[in-house]
Amino acid sequence: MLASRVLSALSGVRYIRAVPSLAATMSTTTTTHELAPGYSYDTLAISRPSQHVFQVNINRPKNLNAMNKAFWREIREVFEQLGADSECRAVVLAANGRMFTAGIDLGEMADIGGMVMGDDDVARKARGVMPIIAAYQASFTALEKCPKPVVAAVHSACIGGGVDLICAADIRYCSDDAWFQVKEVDVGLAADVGTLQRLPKIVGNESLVRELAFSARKMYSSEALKCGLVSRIFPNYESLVSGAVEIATTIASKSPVAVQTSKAALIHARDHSVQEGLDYIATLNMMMLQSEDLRLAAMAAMSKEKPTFSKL
Ligand SMILES: CCC/C=C/C=C/C(=O)SCCNC(=O)CCNC(=O)[C@H](O)C(C)(C)COP(=O)(O)OP(=O)(O)OC[C@H]1O[C@@H](n2cnc3c(N)ncnc32)[C@H](O)[C@@H]1OP(=O)(O)O
Repeated sequence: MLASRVLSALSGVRYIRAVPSLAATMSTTTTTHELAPGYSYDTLAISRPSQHVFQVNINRPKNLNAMNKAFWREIREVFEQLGADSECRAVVLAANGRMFTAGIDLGEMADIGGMVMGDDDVARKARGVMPIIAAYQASFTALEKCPKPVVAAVHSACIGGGVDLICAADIRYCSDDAWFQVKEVDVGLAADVGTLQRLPKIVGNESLVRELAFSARKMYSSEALKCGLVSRIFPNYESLVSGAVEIATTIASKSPVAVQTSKAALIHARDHSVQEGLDYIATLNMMMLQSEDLRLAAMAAMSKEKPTFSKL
């Protein structure tokens, strides 16, 4: 069925689905919390599972959360919105339906093909494609640019663009049934929205990354834990999401100044030398050490009371 849809998309012929499959309409996992007011998206469901914690669920369960154009736009918008929302201190990224995501929406791949059709000069067509790729990249870099830590909670399949997406998160958890696939070579692409750039730094094993990227073989949860792609495995979806919300809630209880400065310093350190990283954090802390959070956290530690931090 998927193959006919892709073929029809690439050939421009409209594909009509004859019989709805039970599997495609089944939704085994859904958001259980009330939707967050002010966060209205077509492909994402946003809720607030605990104080200062927001949960972003990819919400195209009938299409196995395949990433369509609206998704690429909205995932960037929501992380920009959350980054600017002082009520938010940590984010859980999960998904509704039976899989985390089946990757890019193959029905819309024709649009990408369409960009390079025509008789125009190759350099001129290429110039037109560049900002489009940059926009796709910006969609996931938005997770990294969001100052609030992002905890990805992956269940079942995380394919292609899904791996790109979670590589931009700060913390990755998965359920026992999770599997990961750098599948781009199977659709004739070199992954260009973050996997090839971030995954080697996450797992610290170039040989493994090349094996995954060149072969598109599946990597199951136990191997993902062993290589460091995820830091915890949970027995099922419910325990996964509650584990992710629990760590996000702990993070949200800390000084937002300290947490957000730590995120900025860690991302900077990944991309720079140790000395450049030390210089960067010294410059940041010239300001941040003057924050009231330092005094509040120190007093709370002394008195063994829970500190309350103001909005950031
Ligand atoms: C510049 C661009 C940057 C981004 C690049 C990103 C690249 C990538 O993501 S590459 C990877 C692309 N994804 C795939 O190749 C996966 C394709 N899907 C599958 O292999 C299977 O569907 C899967 C193993 C995930 C699940 O198989 P299962 O038998 O359990 O379900 P299906 O009956 O196949 O699917 C159920 C319905 O979901 C639709 N669907 C699945 N994947 C996609 C997709 N990627 N795009 C669009 N739609 C998808 C599928 O057509 C079924 O729908 P329906 O026919 O209406 O029931």
